[in-house]
Amino acid sequence: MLNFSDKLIEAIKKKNSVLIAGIDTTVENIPDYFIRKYYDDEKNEIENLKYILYEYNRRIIDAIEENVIGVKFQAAFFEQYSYYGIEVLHKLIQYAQNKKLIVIFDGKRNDISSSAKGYSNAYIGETTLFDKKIKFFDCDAMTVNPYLGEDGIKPFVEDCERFKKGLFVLVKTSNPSSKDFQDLIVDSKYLFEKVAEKVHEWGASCKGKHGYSDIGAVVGATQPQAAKMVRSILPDSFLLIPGIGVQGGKIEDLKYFLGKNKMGIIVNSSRDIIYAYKNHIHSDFEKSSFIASKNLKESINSVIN
Ligand SMILES: O=C(O)c1cc(=O)[nH]c(=O)n1[C@@H]1O[C@H](COP(=O)(O)O)[C@@H](O)[C@H]1O
Repeated sequence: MLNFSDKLIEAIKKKNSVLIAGIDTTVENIPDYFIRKYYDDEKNEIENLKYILYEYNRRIIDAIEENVIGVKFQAAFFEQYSYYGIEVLHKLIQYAQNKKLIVIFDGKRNDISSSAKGYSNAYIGETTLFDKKIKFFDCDAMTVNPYLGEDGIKPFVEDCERFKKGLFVLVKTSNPSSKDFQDLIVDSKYLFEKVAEKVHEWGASCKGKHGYSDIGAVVGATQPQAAKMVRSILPDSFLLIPGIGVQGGKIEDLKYFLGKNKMGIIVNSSRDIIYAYKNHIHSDFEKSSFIASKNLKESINSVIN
């Protein structure tokens, strides 16, 4: 079985893309005509929610699959619909896996080690149930928050080693308030540099055949200066880069995020892809998302290749 980093590299080569689509859909942003067409008065609200949320995202995945290497599911957008949303998330994860897309669960999870182990079991590892071991979500990778320190991260790293999965540790996030804690100076370094040093340490034992580690970092596209510093600490870890487009990150700056052999980045875009219909690219939402993802893929390639 391939290491996560090798799986990423092979997908990038095959599709000539580093783009990940963020599936961050809320029902109120689904086009009216789609809701009108599929809303069934014979069913209750919850049955309509489950059908419409699944069907919209499924069609987006179909429309964009040739332009992206994978999808990132942001847990919040599903959790807001309680366990009905989680059921849809589970079905969509399986749908994307069947299409051989790389699936990233973005829940930014963490806790003390015993609780962190539960999160890891659920999303990248396996859960013991009576005398069986079950891989419930079985995603390729997940995002984690490093705030609790090493013992809260180790359960995830161990599952990455065991099941050839990947991790993206928040190092320098895309939001304006990332400076509040991440830019604090500790021992004459930024705190985010200290976290990057830890990511380097945690990732040393899980490297693939291309020399990249399976333990990566999240660095926002809005943070090109930080990216240069992170790269000097983490030359061979994948960076998951959110924040292009709506949040102000510039595609031209992605060159500062590249690692060893001009590789090692995956770039997420959510709203610009899933709600591309709002930009009137095409009257059809699927075609709009296809065109938006194709254009994004090509613009990113023109900067990094
Ligand atoms: O871990 C993330 O994915 C993440 C980290 C970060 O620093 N900034 C950030 O925007 N994200 C996520 O990336 C996505 C960005 O969405 P768009 O701004 O719509 O492309 C959302 O799912 C965010 O939760």
